[in-house]
Amino acid sequence: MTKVIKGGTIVTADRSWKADVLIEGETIRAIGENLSGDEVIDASEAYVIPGGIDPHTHLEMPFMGTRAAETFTSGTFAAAAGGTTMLVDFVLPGPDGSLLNAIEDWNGRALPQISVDLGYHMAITGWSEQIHAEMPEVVKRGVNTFKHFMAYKGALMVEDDEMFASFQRCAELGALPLVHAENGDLVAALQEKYMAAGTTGPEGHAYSRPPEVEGEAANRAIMIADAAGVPLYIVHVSCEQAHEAIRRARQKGMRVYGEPLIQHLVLDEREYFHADWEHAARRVMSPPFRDRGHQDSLWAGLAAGSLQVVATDHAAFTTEQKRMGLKGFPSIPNGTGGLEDRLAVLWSKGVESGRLTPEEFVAVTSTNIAKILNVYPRKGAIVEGADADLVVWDPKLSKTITAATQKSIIDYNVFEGIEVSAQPRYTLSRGDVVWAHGQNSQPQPGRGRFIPRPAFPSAHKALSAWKSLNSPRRIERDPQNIPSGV
Ligand SMILES: NC(=O)NCCC(=O)O
Ligand SMILES: [Zn+2]
Repeated sequence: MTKVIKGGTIVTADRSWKADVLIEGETIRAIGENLSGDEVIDASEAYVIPGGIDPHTHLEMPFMGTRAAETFTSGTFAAAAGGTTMLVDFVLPGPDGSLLNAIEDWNGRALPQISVDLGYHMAITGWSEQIHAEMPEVVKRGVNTFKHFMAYKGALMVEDDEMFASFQRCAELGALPLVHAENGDLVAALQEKYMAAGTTGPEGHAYSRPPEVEGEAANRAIMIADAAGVPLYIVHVSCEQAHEAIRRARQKGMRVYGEPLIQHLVLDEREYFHADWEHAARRVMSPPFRDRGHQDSLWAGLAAGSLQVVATDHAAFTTEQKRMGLKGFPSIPNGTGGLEDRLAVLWSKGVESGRLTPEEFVAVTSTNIAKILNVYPRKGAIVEGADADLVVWDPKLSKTITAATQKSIIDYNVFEGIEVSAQPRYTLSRGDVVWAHGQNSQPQPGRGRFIPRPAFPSAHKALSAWKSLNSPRRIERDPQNIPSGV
């Protein structure tokens, strides 16, 4: 059984051209003119792009005394509706501290539910012999990324020595450390200060997490990664201070990557000062939304290449769950949604406005992260032999974003009312149509697959070679040149 996507303009990270795409089973078989197949998918007056990869989701995450309400079923269907064909979810170890048991837990819940493909990042929330011993097996199972929370003191936060130990282990294993860069000690102190002063509403969330706490942590993580000799990926970069640290590191040849979120690119801190408590609380996430100057910095970073990926950090809690923080902002579950809207909002606010080219749009929504996570060109590419994860992207299919019609099961949408000019006409995951606009598509639980990612991406290999050439050497001294008497 073959399918041919006909009449579209293919857009990849490096060029755009008119061609058809022939799919056989799950794979792209040919790219060229006048191709034919058993079934035709119409791409006339549309673009054909690689399926989006969202490398930052927290579906069903247990967090802050509750569990994120977006399920793997609803989340992956929302992803398909928005043109995302792979997501990478964060696995959190449970009370027994075992990384391997945590993977089993995630497999048991996620795999029967997913409509599109899935990868995992593993969270390192402390340091022990057991974690050290289990990390190689985690990597063997296709999880080549380890996330470190520098915030959430008393819960997920790791100390510098723990982070250094884990980064060194990542260097040995060919894995990539990720960090949530916010100084958790400062956040805790500022939360206490604002609560004591009577600032208990969601605006206190923004006050207690200023850009300085993010900039400090980003700089610290970069230096720790450099000392450990490992590349570093900084999730949800929201401000100029963190971006500046990344730019500076990259300028020095360090392998550091930065990921802004679509929310930080388009929503600003005024959301936290909204008169309606629920409106403001629904937008509480960490880091918080920033002002226009920070947004401009993030957009510039995407165009300049100092920031490489746009993600969502989809951690969606219902309004009812947000009400856990009515008495004080520190108890509002942190997280927002975006999985369904990432591509459409980025296209409308980025490409339509001239901030990004269509090719840059593809780079930051799929290709760059596929390379960073070592799953390219199976994912993030339109080449023969790649998985047929493809989106027929219709630049004339406009809509107004609203919770009333979304596939996400959350009762609101932080992008409510935003007009988008483009959407998927079709989304294909490994050759299957998982979303067809206006055709009553349904979730297909269990058809998605776990995608293992091998260790030692090429940037890691290069850095290892460089570090071993320049590593400290022991100096053999003539005993006569060593003073005696100590
Ligand atoms: N970002 C956020 O507020 N919630 C999800 C957990 C995290 O990534 O920090
Ligand atoms: Zn985070």
